[in-house]
Amino acid sequence: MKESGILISFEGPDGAGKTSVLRRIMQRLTPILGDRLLFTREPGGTNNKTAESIRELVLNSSSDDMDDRTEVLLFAAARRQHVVQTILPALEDGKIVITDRYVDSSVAYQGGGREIGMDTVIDINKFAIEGTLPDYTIYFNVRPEIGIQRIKNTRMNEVNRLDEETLAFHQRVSESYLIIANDNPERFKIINADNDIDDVVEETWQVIQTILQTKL
Ligand SMILES: Nc1ncnc2c1ncn2[C@@H]1O[C@H](COP(=O)(O)OP(=O)(O)O)[C@@H](O)[C@H]1O
Ligand SMILES: Cc1cn([C@H]2C[C@H](O)[C@@H](COP(=O)(O)OP(=O)(O)O)O2)c(=O)[nH]c1=O
Repeated sequence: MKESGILISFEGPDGAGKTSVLRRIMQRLTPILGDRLLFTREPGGTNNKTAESIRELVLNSSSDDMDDRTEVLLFAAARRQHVVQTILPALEDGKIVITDRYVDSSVAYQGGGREIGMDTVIDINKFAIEGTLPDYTIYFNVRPEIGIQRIKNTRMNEVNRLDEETLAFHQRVSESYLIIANDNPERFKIINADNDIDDVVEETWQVIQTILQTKL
């Protein structure tokens, strides 16, 4: 059961710029919202030892023997822990919770990217989240080849197991996200993430302001 807060997820393919933009959005939101704001991320989560341990396991390049279905279950397990320990208590407290990735990541990456099937992954995640869906999802729409190039150019020291996948994998991820967005037009707000980072920040800020004006 979700109480009086607002849950906003940020989603997108690798290299879309989510994390960089979120950092700048948080700098603007923190002085306005103070303690009402909780920032968290997946896999893992703020103040969440168990979910962070699963993160380490599932993203580590040395987990190269991991079965695809094990991967689905681990992301869902981390999410379960994140929902009960971090997200729900904050929402019950009336907080604005912003999470860098949530359930749509599994549907796009494992359902589409790994070709397990989007519906199968949705069903598994229903067990984990028990109805806690985001109120809004801000989707960073980047062409996969641009996202991958950005990571190659600037982030080679932080590449994770999923960044290492092929362009075809990332194309399936991106196509799957667009299917989810199309199925959830009220929830999804789409940002053009091919643009220069300053423009992406401004577009995101406009969307966030509109959400907060409607909801607060
Ligand atoms: N709009 C942009 N244009 C060019 N480079 C960008 C842009 N947004 C982010 N980057 C760079 O691309 C890399 C990946 O960005 P990051 O924010 O980590 O993406 P994500 O969290 O979506 O995977 C970083 O090195 C970042 O500086
Ligand atoms: C939450 C989640 C993430 N992922 C992937 C997406 C990313 O490649 C990786 C998260 O790594 P992270 O380093 O947090 O990357 P990013 O800045 O792109 O969010 O895990 C899934 O495949 N399924 C999931 O359910």
